[in-house]
Amino acid sequence: MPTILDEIVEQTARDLGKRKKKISFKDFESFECYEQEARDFKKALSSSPDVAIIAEIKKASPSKGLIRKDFNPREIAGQYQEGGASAISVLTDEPAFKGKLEYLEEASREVSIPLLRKDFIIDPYQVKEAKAYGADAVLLIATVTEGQQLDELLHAAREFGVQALVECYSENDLKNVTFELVDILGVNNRDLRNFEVDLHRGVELLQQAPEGTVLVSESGLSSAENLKFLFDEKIDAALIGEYFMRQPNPGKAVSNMKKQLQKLITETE
Ligand SMILES: O=C(O)c1ccccc1NCC(=O)[C@H](O)[C@H](O)COP(=O)(O)O
Repeated sequence: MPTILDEIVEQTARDLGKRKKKISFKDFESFECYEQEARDFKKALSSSPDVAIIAEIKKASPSKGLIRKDFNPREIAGQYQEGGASAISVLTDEPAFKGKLEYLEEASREVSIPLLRKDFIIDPYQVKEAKAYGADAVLLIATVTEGQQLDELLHAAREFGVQALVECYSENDLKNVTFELVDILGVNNRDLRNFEVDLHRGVELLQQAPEGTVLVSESGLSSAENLKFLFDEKIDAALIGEYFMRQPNPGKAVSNMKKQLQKLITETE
């Protein structure tokens, strides 16, 4: 049975054809952000003394529908930076997440911390597009881009000057990753067949990566206790969307979570 991911990727492939007719591959080079020097996403994640937070700008999701009505991506990006997020993830997929590439561009003008384009990338066109709209990194999902296609996208990322966070869902995905080309690995804790979240399974998979890989736990995280668990398991970063987006001031929620994490770490030292 097809998963939600299969459906989203099919839709992405259909939309891509239309987008390519509107803006050519070459056209991206004239975008203002294209010339912008990339901010170092990997360094931002690996230099946090505890667990780096990648705070996500996420208006809606297939599992939860509309998450935030009062949605101003530029303001949220500013709040996230002020709250101490190490990086920001911006969902740009429109059909399933009500995202927009323009949200990425707006965030890029507002903040100095690195930005991740979170989308369903299957073609080098989308990697160059990400750069043109202000991304410093792109998410590449191993499940949807196995073997050679994933390597091709990783090479495209290098060519266009963006870093790549490779996301896996399973042990089988991990087997298909060429780790010589990958230095940031994410595992999505959400099972896409039933949307259930399992942090422990996610951490077990992350710990199979070669030493030196920057490790990111993604999805279903909502508390300082979750982050403390990641800290104890030597995970570098956490990608958090829904929890922050449901708070009145998402940036304050980041800062509170960081303070609570520090408290939990001090208590057990
Ligand atoms: O969020 C979903 O429902 C979803 C469904 C299918 C594919 C991807 C999905 N989410 C993308 C993400 O990976 C999350 O937005 C991200 O990891 C943050 O997760 P959360 O903190 O649970 O919002």
